[in-house]
Amino acid sequence: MSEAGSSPGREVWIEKYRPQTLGDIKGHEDIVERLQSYIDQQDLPHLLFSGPAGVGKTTSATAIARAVYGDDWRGNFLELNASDQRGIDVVRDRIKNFARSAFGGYDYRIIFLDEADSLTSDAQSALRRTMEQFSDNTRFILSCNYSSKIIDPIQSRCAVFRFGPLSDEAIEAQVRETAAQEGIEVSEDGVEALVYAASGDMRRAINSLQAAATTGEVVDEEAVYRITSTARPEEIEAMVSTAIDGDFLAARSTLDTLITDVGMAGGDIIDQLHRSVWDFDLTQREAITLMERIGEADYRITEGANEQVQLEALLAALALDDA
Ligand SMILES: Nc1ncnc2c1ncn2[C@@H]1O[C@H](COP(=O)(O)OP(=O)(O)OP(=O)(O)O)[C@@H](O)[C@H]1O
Repeated sequence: MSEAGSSPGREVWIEKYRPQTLGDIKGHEDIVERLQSYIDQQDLPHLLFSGPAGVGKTTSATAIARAVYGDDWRGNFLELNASDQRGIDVVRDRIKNFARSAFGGYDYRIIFLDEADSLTSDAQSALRRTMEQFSDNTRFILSCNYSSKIIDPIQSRCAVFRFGPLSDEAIEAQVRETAAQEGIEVSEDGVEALVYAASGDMRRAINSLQAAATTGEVVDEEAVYRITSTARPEEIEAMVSTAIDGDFLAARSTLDTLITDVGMAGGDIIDQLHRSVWDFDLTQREAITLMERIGEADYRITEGANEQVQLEALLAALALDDA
């Protein structure tokens, strides 16, 4: 076991190492700077954070609350999930109760509403009215994956921040920092694999590091690819090149291995293919054909088509194109 093994506690590292201040957040420099200036000027508007999972939206909201309220932040910050199965009315009741309750000397309290894009337009209209009703003493921070799913009247009342996937450098920095704090040894190829498998998602990077570290051995690329069920970029490239060379059966057999042995989901293979197209050693024409096929398969899989059939069809089309 690692040094951390002496007091493992089973604490989840994404919580243990969640940045507490805006300054500790990796990447998103321009966003952090703008948020910090709201705090410095003591002028926080309603905020809308949009972006993929695990990139720091919730973390930024809690860091703001810590900056505004110091040690009192928990009492002045309410975190709710809009997709609460008990319905939007329960969410609204909790907002109302919180917004009406006593303050302890602060001008406003902060309500963080996660997954705001899971609300129907009607529910969002109701939320907008609630926001207006309490805008004197409440600031809302809404978080969503797609800002386009948020109705205009809400968007126009918020300062909108788009959190993109984190850069490889940001992920790498956090992985190295966390490993050092836990006394975990990670090889260089292990760091590279963690960054690759995370694909911009810091939560995934840190969870993978923690999972790989439980073996007690050096975290290397082997361990990372196994634990994250990620194919090595070379395996994906080999599958594509054999298809383009016209050897459909060999390409299909690699695909089988990825699905059965590596345990990958079809959607993840599409994702990896998409990320790697321009890294492969392909002519421009081949890369474009591959992009087209990926687009088609992605669409069909999203619409509910069988993943393996779609991926095999993609490889078959590549093999035929070359024939
Ligand atoms: N930019 C970042 N810098 C450092 N750590 C980060 C960053 N973003 C995320 N993390 C780590 O990942 C964990 C999850 O991040 P967070 O809860 O902020 O994600 P999110 O963007 O709100 O995702 P979701 O939409 O799934 O709620 C954090 O607890 C933290 O450990």
